[in-house]
Amino acid sequence: APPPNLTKDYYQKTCPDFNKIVRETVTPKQGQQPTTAAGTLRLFFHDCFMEGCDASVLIATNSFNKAERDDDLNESLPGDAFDIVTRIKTALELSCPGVVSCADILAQATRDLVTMVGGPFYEVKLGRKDGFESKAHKVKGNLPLANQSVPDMLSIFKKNGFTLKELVALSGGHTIGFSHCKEFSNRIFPKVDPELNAKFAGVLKDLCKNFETNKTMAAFLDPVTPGKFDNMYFKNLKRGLGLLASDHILFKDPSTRPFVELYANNQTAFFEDFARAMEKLGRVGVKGEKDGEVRRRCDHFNKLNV
Ligand code: HEM
Ligand SMILES: [Ca+2]
Ligand SMILES: [Ca+2]
Repeated sequence: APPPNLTKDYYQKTCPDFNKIVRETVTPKQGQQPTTAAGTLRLFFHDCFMEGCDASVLIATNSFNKAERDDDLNESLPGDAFDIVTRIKTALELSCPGVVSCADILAQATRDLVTMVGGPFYEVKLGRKDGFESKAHKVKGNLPLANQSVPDMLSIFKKNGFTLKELVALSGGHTIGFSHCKEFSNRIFPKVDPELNAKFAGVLKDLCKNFETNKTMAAFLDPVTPGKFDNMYFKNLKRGLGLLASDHILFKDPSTRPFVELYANNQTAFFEDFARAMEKLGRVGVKGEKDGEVRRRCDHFNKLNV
């Protein structure tokens, strides 16, 4: 089916309080659980790169289907991110039942949360429908990994219509949130990567010393301003404070370094490019009436697919 035309006012008549309900649900949640913003941004990214922005990542596994969210690559998506979507859906179902898709909820909540923690405001166009498929075995190869080269990551971004510059801008999402030790343990054990800032490496070695038994240990992706959406992530990369190998490599690789320099020196340029790239991310693979539905519950298809 051809992609639907998304519009800013899609719910103006059918759910006039949509914007308000999302905002008023997200605000207290982020206040109580400050990790919600980062978790939700990552959830949205993983949704859009798998079958498009269609809420496929929200589907729960059942006896007949192992869903995307239970693939290894998604296992670290935090409960708070799923929870915010559920809360918004519950509030919307009271006010305008059966109208707003889970895919639109995730897109709008992500924007509100990014803006709330200091990031740029951008317009979210609406009218996505929720997809009919969510398969764990399809995740591999569609999401980037922390140990990949720039060309490998680029091939995944290219499949979704993004340029190298947009890959760098979107990686700026790592200005907030956490990573578990196993994602960067090979940079500190058995030997410290000499390109990692030595003081930072010391902190990480201590934090992660028992990571194989204590799998919950996690470090801030941006150790300087972890809760604030800003361009510190890019400044960090120049100082050996990039946590993941995939972060550090953006500074090391001559093809991406100029973009890192640009964003490190100019937050306005970063915000502008990040905002445009997020609008574009929200259009990846969107579904319309023909190939999607408005789910009653975000974690279940309306019809059991057996
Ligand atoms: C460029 C390739 C990328 C790679 C290799 C990558 C990899 C990762 C890894 C390994 C983590 C840590 C997960 C954990 O241990 O819990 C992470 C976290 C995160 N990623 Fe990415 N990522 C990439 C791009 C992106 C993009 C494009 C966005 C969004 C625009 C994004 C947003 C986030 C956020 C916000 C977190 C923190 C999540 C939290 O605190 O719960 N990442 N990423
Ligand atoms: Ca999806
Ligand atoms: Ca930051």
